[in-house]
Parts: sequence; structure tokens; C-alpha cells
Amino acid sequence: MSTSPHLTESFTNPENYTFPHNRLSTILHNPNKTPIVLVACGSFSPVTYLHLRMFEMAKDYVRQNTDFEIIGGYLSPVSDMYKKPGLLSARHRVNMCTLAAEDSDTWLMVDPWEAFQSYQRTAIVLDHFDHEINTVLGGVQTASGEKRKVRIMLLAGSDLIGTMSEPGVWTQPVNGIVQLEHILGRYGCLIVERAGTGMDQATDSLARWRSNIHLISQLIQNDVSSTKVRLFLRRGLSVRYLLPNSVVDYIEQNGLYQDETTSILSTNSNPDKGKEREAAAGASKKEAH
Ligand SMILES: Nc1ncnc2c1ncn2[C@@H]1O[C@H](COP(=O)(O)OP(=O)(O)OP(=O)(O)O)[C@@H](O)[C@H]1O
Ligand SMILES: NC(=O)c1ccc[n+]([C@@H]2O[C@H](COP(=O)(O)O)[C@@H](O)[C@H]2O)c1
Repeated sequence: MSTSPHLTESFTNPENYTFPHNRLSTILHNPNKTPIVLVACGSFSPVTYLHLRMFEMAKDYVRQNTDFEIIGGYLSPVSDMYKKPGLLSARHRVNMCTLAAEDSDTWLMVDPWEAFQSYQRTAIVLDHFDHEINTVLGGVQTASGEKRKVRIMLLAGSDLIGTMSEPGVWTQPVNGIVQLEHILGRYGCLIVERAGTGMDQATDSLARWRSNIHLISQLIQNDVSSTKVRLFLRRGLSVRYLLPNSVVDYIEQNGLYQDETTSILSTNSNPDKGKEREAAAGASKKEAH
């Protein structure tokens, strides 16, 4: 792993923010393994079982195919300023992710750092985790007391990785550093196959970082998406068993996704939405500084 500097020298924290690490393992059980933390960035509007499933698939993959040991996993909901259609307020998205993580395994957490501030690019989000886990917490310890640096890795679906080949979305350098070099060269990622986006199609142009890209095949096809869940809810259809019960209850209790006016941006599909959101994000960042 490269030790290039972070893209930013200081991180802006939301008010009253503390980094959640209650479920982060403090011990590396096998000293011969490389400790890793998985970070899934996304809208999570709302979080579905498929988002949680990504972590389980990654866990199996890591155990069977790598020399890594997972010491924790995080959902990192994107800022409201991402302005993606269907994006509910950060407060609700963070609450739903928290319920889902509590409901799930014992190693998943939700980091609200990104959600409650201006838009932060994924490369900066990974830097934030690296800073909190390695610099602030000092990494992880082996049973013999030796401190080890934790490797942060992006966990994403193949559709997201597919956008990395699109011009404009991830290509703009940040503080002179190429975003993809930072994400894939310094950190690396685990990619979960997603129905509709082939793995080859998603990774063809990323070959130079091949050794840092781990491909995880879907053995059970399931194309649940947040978009479909929102559509069902608007039509008054049940979404139970597509999301954790606690999240379904939260949506019902708060009357969420009944109509499009509850979202941050209520317009619908735009074929060039990735580039447009990147531009919007760039603009909102400039406004914030
Ligand atoms: N069914 C799925 N299979 C594999 N990966 C998925 C699946 N659903 C979501 N992901 C991944 O989860 C991450 C977060 O996704 P996001 O919150 O944007 O969900 P989404 O379902 O794509 O949302 P939307 O439908 O609102 O566009 C992304 O990396 C995405 O690729
Ligand atoms: N350049 C970037 O850092 C960049 C570009 C596009 C999407 N993303 C991230 O990908 C995640 C999911 O985005 P979509 O829901 O638009 O697929 C979000 O967390 C977003 O911040 C990051």
C-alpha cells in the first residue's frame, strides 16, 4: 500500500461529531493477516438488504480468497448536497442505516461524518477513515501487543465502479492528486457484482489497479434497489422483507417516500445524472468554502 499523503490536510467535522468505533475490533486475531475496514459509500435512500448483503458477501470472499482480516464495516451515507433524485434528508437516511446496522451483524456501523456536511468526494471519505482509525485510534493491536496499521477499502457495487470509467465523474484531480489513483492505488476496493452491470464492463479501464481490485460474484441474483423500493412505497405496495423490519417500521412511522416532495431533489431520471451530480457537488463545495 502506498503512503501518499491525504488529499486534504485537515478534516472538517460536523457539529458534535464523534467517530463511531464501538464495533471496531481492537485486536487482530491472526497476526499473519492484513487488517482491513470496509467502507460502503452511497445514498442509502433507503438502505436495503442488498446493501447489508454486500458486507456478508465481502466477508465470505475475504475469508476464502485473501490474506485480509476484517476488523469492521461502515455505511457512509452521502451528504444532502449530492442532490441525487430520491435522496431523503441525511437525518432520516442515517437513522435508517443505524437501525439496519443494529439489526444486523455485530461488525457494522454507520458513520454520519459525510452525511452531515458539504459533499465530500469518496477519496476524501476514505482519507477520513484512515485518519480516524490509524492516526486518532492508532490502528489495531495483535495479541502480542504490536500495533498494526489498518487498510481502508471501498466496498461498492459494480454499477458504481462502472461510473469510474465515465469521463468527468471521478477524473478531476483533487489538490493535484488523481482521485482514482488515490482510491484504487492507495486503498483498493471490493466490488460486488450487480445485476445489469457486468464486472468486465465495470473494470476494463481500471486494469492498472487490478491487484487492488477484488471482484465478488453474485451467486444469487437479486436486483433490489433503493429506486425500486421508493417506487413501491409511492404506489402503496409493501416493501417488507426487502429491508430490515425496523427500517420498514421507521418509514411507516415517519410517512417517508409517500410522494416525491419528501426528497431533497424531486426531479426524476436524467441520463447524464452522474456528471451532473458531480458538477452540483463541485459547486456546493465551492459555496461551502
Ligand atoms: N442490488 C445490489 N447489488 C450490488 N450492489 C448494490 C446493490 N444495491 C446497491 N448496491 C451498491 O450499494 C452502494 C450504495 O448504493 P446506493 O445507496 O446508491 O443504492 P442504490 O440502490 O443504487 O440507490 P438508487 O436506487 O437510489 O440509485 C453502491 O456501491 C451500489 O453499487
Ligand atoms: N468523484 C467521486 O468521489 C464520486 C463520484 C460519483 C459518485 N461518488 C459516490 O458514490 C456513491 C454512490 O453514488 P450513486 O448513488 O450516484 O451511484 C456516493 O457516496 C457518492 O459520493 C463519488
